[in-house]
Amino acid sequence: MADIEDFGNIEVIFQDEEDKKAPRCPHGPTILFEIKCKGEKNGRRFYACSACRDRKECSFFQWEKEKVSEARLLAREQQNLSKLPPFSHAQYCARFREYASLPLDQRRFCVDCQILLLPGEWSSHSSHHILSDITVSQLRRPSLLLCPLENNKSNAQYLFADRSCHFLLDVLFGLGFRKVLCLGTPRFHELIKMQSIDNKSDPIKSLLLDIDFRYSQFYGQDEFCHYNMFNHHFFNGEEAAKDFLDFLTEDGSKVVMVADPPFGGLVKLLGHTFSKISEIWRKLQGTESSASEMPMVWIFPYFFEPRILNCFPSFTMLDYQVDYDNHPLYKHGKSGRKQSPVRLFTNLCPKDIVLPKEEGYRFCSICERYVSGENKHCSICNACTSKNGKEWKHCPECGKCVKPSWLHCSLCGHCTLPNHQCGQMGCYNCGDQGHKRKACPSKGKKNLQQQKSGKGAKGTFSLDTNKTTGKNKRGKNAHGKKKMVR
Ligand SMILES: C[S@@+](CC[C@H](N)C(=O)[O-])C[C@H]1O[C@@H](n2cnc3c(N)ncnc32)[C@H](O)[C@@H]1O
Ligand SMILES: [Zn+2]
Ligand SMILES: [Zn+2]
Ligand SMILES: [Zn+2]
Ligand SMILES: [Zn+2]
Ligand SMILES: [Zn+2]
Ligand SMILES: [Zn+2]
Repeated sequence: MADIEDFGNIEVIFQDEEDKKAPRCPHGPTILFEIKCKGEKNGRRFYACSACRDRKECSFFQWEKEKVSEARLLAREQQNLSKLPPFSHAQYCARFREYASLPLDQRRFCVDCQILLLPGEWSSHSSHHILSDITVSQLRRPSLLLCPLENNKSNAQYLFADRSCHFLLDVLFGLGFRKVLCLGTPRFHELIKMQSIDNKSDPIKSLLLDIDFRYSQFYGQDEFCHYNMFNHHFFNGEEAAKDFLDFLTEDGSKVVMVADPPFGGLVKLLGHTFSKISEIWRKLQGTESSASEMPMVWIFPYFFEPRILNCFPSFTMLDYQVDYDNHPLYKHGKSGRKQSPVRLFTNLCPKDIVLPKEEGYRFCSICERYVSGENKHCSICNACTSKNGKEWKHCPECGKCVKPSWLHCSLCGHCTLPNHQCGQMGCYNCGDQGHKRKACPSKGKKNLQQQKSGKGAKGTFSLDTNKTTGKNKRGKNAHGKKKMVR
């Protein structure tokens, strides 16, 4: 049975075995989407890229039943090949060995091309910006050498601040994990590897899975796989998939998965991948193990809580605020830390994850978890209810705790911002005040017309369909926050 997620206008269709037969874009098998049109029982289905939310980055589009000519298939194949990294991972490893054996004054890095240069290549980069005398410690910290791909909407490479990176490592080490599967966490992977050099007697192993192939230059095939987390695709095929399985099985030590995906990515696709990994892990445990889910930490903004819990009911959202170095909104500033909306979602036992007292977190013995200092326990809800770290207040009419700045509006029938246009919020989709988006008669129609006119899938509509980040007419997301993309 197909599993369908409703994103408003567009839904994702999972078909499992059939998914393997989906046409491929440069980012691996594409995803089947369905667009619904009013009055039609069945929507129209099409394939589009799993990884790129911006059609400019990957313009793949094909109707489900569309006949594709041999010539177009060939052109597509060539296009996919042309997007492959310039070297294979094995070649990158051989280059690295040669590079590391060079004397310091011959170790150069091309900033423009983001590549470690061998002496024979210097002349072709002579007009480029070059860094020289690359030290061993620089080679151990590729996340500092490479420039983060933060402007690229699909990569959204925001790197952990040291504070958050060390906190995470200390917690997981303390809980006895000696293997970490790092999904989209290059800086965390790097920290684990560095600490293992310092702590040879009790090291932690780490395998990084990330779409940023530049990391192949620095890590062996047992340390890094070029990977797409939206469709669980290994770019290096069977060989890399085997390295991943070997990592999960080797030496029998406790493994945890830590994922920090770009948060414009579709939650349902990520949940599907993480479940798949967990299932692979479970099967590898053998029959003796009663554990049913792999230990996981999914790092994502708090306002995705309902959808993450929908994918993983066993997860808890922790109050810990994750900071990033290169994100202007979420890092420690001169004037103190701006509150980061990014949290840890995990199936680890919340009471075991001790949040730092010096940052104001405290233990709530009723909820049996650490919470932020201002998150007060509400005796009516019987929980520490704040999501954003500020003190929330209980509204008897709504029967739940709400943000302190909200007021109960009897006309709207719930708590909301005091300066909202009462009763005039109308429909997200068309602005009409007579109905809400769910009942919108033009839901889906606009997009389909755009596609028919040839603008649709290639340019106009976006698969940036996480409702909470989707911009509405007021330039705000569904939570009244300014849209945040990372
Ligand atoms: C928000 S950053 C997280 C980095 C992490 N905070 C760290 O410091 O290690 C997102 C990461 O996911 C990677 N990424 C983006 N899209 C991906 C995809 N489709 N598959 C796998 N990794 C992806 C990016 O290259 C980036 O490293
Ligand atoms: Zn693609
Ligand atoms: Zn260059
Ligand atoms: Zn509590
Ligand atoms: Zn309450
Ligand atoms: Zn209320
Ligand atoms: Zn109102």
